[in-house]
Amino acid sequence: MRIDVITIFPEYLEPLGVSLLGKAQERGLLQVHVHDLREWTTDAHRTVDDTPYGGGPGMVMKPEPWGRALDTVAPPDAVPQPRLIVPTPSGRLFTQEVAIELAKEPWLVFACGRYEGIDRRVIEEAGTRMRVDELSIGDYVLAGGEVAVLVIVEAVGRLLPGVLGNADSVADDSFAPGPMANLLEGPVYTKPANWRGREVPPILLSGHHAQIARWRRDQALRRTAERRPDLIERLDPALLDEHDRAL
Ligand SMILES: Nc1ccc2ncsc2c1
Repeated sequence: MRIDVITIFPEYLEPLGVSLLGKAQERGLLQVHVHDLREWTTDAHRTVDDTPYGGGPGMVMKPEPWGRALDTVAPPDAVPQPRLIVPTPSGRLFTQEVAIELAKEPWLVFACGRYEGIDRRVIEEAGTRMRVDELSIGDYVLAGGEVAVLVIVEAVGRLLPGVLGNADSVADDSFAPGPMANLLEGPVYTKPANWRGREVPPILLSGHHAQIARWRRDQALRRTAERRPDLIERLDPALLDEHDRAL
């Protein structure tokens, strides 16, 4: 997968070169190219924003630099065209389902907005030649899209074949399809068996794998019911056995 990121803060994306994603790049599983939007400005001050038409607070990102940047990073004659991802609080919610969908794409371009956002005509014009998805990572205030790009690229990158050492890790994800689908992960333990007088639950030391799996599912169901009742509502009843329903 190729990923291009256009931003006025390229240094914000340096974590994409670290750890899991850094190793994936070294192994050729992922190519990440970060571009400074100011490269496509034409004035001495390298201006990327201006006051909003209609008045109001803050500044809006100018369309001209974005138009030139997208023409260079994603040339109109490129085949196939990339998917353009625009992180924004007014976007569709980014979920594991969306991550799985994006992980199937060969080429993603991310446009990081700042200030009050990007001139709407940039998204409309790009939409005439590539699929554009405006995605939100949640309902809270951020200063721009860069942090969201880090979240989205990590969630997508770890799903790429070969990136995670143990394929099971993806299968065991909280939100991966399967018996633990849409459940929060339960508590985890490692050595020592007794730490500051606190014992590991004996079932986990029993070697009874079926009972351990049952205990883990119970813990996941309980934690999900306590912390995310909205996810319980969305569970497919067909996936709940009578033991689950008795909890
Ligand atoms: N403030 C805010 C909240 C969510 C979000 N998602 C992508 S950019 C963004 C910005």
